[in-house]
Amino acid sequence: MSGAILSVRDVHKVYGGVHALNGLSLEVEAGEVHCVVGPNGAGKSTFFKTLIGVERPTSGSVVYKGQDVTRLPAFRRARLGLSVKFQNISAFGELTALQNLFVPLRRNHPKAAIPERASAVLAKVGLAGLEDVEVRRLSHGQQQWLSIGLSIAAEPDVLLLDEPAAGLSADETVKTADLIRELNGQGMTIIVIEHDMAFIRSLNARTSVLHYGRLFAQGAFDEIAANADVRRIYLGTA
Ligand SMILES: Nc1ncnc2c1ncn2[C@@H]1O[C@H](COP(=O)(O)OP(=O)(O)OP(=O)(O)O)[C@@H](O)[C@H]1O
Repeated sequence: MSGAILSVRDVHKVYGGVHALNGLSLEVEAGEVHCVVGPNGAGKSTFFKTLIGVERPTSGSVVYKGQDVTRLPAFRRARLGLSVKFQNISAFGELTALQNLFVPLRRNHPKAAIPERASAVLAKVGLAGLEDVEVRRLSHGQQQWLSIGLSIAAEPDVLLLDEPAAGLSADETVKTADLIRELNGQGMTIIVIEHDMAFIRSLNARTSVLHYGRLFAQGAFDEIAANADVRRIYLGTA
């Protein structure tokens, strides 16, 4: 029908009396970087949780690679190639960068092959040569990239990034945008949920704006940035 790898269809999520998602329909195309923005309370986190399976919609469906995964728990979706990098660092601080990668690599690789594979993943996220450094000694940016490395170790088809630029320096932010473009260039579909508009601008990708739990606008970043209605909701007058 379309090139969508992941879609939500008429999803509602009600918490008590709050409609966090209110009929959200959104499609992510295979091979794209897709940014999701919106004012506070727009439903971005709820959308994210619904995609990965830590929240079930009150109604509506989530379809991944043509399969209805609405009722599938998060770990089953992960096995189908849907990976997530949360905002918080997911690595063990007392272990080295390489040791951390044993956890996600163990499932699909024999033990003897893991060190080489782990080094390759570290190189991919810009951490070559830091294999034996304890994670707590890495910079905040390096820890974030290691978290991305942990999320891509199993070579997912879709990577969801929750505020990947949070707390990063300007230089680290640029490197993170480069990393996202590089991973996408290798064929990974990447969904970015982010507050930092400068970062979204630098990604220059298709962007969806959520507002009151619905899709409010969608288009190239420049179109979104120039959209008067989008500007209005960010100023809180719509
Ligand atoms: N577990 C919950 N219980 C009750 N209400 C919730 C819960 N999670 C979210 N909400 C409400 O649902 C709405 C959407 O929240 P959500 O966190 O998805 O928005 P958001 O766009 O991620 O916001 P922010 O940018 O502030 O993180 C908000 O009104 C929020 O208060």
